[in-house]
Amino acid sequence: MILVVDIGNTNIVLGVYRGRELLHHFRLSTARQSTVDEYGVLIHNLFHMSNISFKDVEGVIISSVVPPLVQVIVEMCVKYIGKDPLLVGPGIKTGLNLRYENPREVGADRIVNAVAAIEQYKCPLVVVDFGTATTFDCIDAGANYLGGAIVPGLGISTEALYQRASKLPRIELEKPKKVIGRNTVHAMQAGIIFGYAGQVEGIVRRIKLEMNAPVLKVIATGGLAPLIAGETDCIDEVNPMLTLEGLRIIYNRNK
Ligand SMILES: Nc1ncnc2c1ncn2[C@@H]1O[C@H](COP(=O)(O)OP(=O)(O)O)[C@@H](O)[C@H]1O
Ligand SMILES: CC(C)(COP(=O)(O)O)[C@@H](O)C(=O)NCCC(=O)O
Ligand SMILES: [K+]
Repeated sequence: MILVVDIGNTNIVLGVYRGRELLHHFRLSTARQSTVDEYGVLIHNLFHMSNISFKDVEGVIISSVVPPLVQVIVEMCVKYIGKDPLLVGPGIKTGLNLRYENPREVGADRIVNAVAAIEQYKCPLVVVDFGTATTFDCIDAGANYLGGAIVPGLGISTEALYQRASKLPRIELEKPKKVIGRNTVHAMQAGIIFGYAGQVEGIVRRIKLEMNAPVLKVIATGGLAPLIAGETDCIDEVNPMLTLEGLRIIYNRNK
């Protein structure tokens, strides 16, 4: 078995693979102040509840976009699982040709998503990851990673309305029945959900023009992908496990 770990700004997602099969996956909140031992207990308990054991883990791979948590999770792996994890970053073989000005700057999660998408779908393609931030990653017909766009995530956007406008409440991220809201909550939900779908359509349209690729597969992932994919036909497929798959693939390329 291998353990794959994706440390995002909101959630840490863990996956346990046997070969190509994802046996279990777990989602923790990203708690920047939690300790090595706290994560050890949490993950140990999740394993125990799933009838799996740290002893069966032959290797661990981690991608992180939260630098202060990397060392904590690495030490947790060494102390409790007894394995030195691979870290997605400089020096690791991803097989991806990065056309970013400074390849070290690209978020590890974006690299991992691109690797998984290239393996599973036909290029050219775009990956949209609805996380804390929403990222668009463009891959051309030759499987080169071109870059993309970063926009505020759905959660951040919704939170900003609540934080900055006294009379706007905190709302559920839920699709309203109509775009013309007749109360504050429905008006906010309409703006956020339908506005976000429109934003995705607009960015994808511009990407297609700039890449000169009228036919381009668009894959969505991340916690909130299904919500937006239901509101636009510019997303061809939702693949919730894309990041975990990418980590499994990169692990195997570095064995
Ligand atoms: N399975 C899910 N169902 C509904 N919402 C989810 C799910 N997973 C994550 N979310 C929400 O999606 C948002 C982004 O989470 P996630 O995709 O894990 O972001 P990140 O990769 O930045 O940590 C968060 O608000 C989270 O609560
Ligand atoms: C854009 C991100 C914040 C997305 O992170 P997430 O929403 O998955 O937590 C992350 O990929 C990141 O910090 N990237 C570095 C900047 C870049 O990719 O150019
Ligand atoms: K992510």
